[in-house]
Amino acid sequence: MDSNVLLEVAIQEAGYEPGIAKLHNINISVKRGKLTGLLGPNGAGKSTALKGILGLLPFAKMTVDYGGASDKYAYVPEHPVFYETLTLWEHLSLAAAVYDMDENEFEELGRALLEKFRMTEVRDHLPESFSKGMRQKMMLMLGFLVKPDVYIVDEPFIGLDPRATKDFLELLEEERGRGAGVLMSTHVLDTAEKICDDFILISAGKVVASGTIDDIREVASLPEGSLFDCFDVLT
Ligand SMILES: Nc1ncnc2c1ncn2[C@@H]1O[C@H](COP(=O)(O)OP(=O)(O)OP(=O)(O)O)[C@@H](O)[C@H]1O
Repeated sequence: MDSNVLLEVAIQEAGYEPGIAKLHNINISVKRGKLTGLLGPNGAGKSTALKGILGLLPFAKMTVDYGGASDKYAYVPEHPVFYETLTLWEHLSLAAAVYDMDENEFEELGRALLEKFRMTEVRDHLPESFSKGMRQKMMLMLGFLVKPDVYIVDEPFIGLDPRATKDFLELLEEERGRGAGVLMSTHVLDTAEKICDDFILISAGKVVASGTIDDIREVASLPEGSLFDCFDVLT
């Protein structure tokens, strides 16, 4: 495998029950420093594909190869998951412990992330008391804390205010500068068009177009079209 490819996924068939495939023949690759956008309408199979990559599907005929990367990846789920009895800081601490981070490095990075996402004041609060956006920020902070080679992010934008979106995009840009690759599913097509290097457009569990924006435009027969226009034609 090309050493610039950090994640190579080939899904033949996958789903929630044996024999009932929700995904068919989907290939995904994430390159060093690049962002691959996984796009598609509601129910297309984006979250299912990400769950497959994480090994969370009961039925999956697929291969996942972290070839050029160490096995360090971070998954940011669409719906925040947290421990009711742990504060924000304790969640960060737990992640640091799981990833065997150096204590000083954790303190420094943890504090910087709290500041970046404007969450310093609530660091000792329980996430139960957080708004939807604050919970989403906590999930993003947990991802960024461990500095993985590959980020797998499921619809990060819903719930984030414009400032938090900007902070998130800045951090993502820094991480890509460090060489991390990102696979991100989203519906926010104008942002996706600006930030993604490669796109995989799926509908009803199948790929309808993939490649660069120009590849997508070609398949949609819209040489000047926006991603939104192409999405509209193809799905
Ligand atoms: N836990 C589940 N058990 C059984 N079927 C499921 C489950 N989760 C999703 N599905 C089905 O799998 C298909 C793909 O759903 P998925 O959640 O992957 O779509 P998505 O592209 O992420 O949609 P959205 O944009 O709405 O989040 C749908 O037909 C959905 O009904």
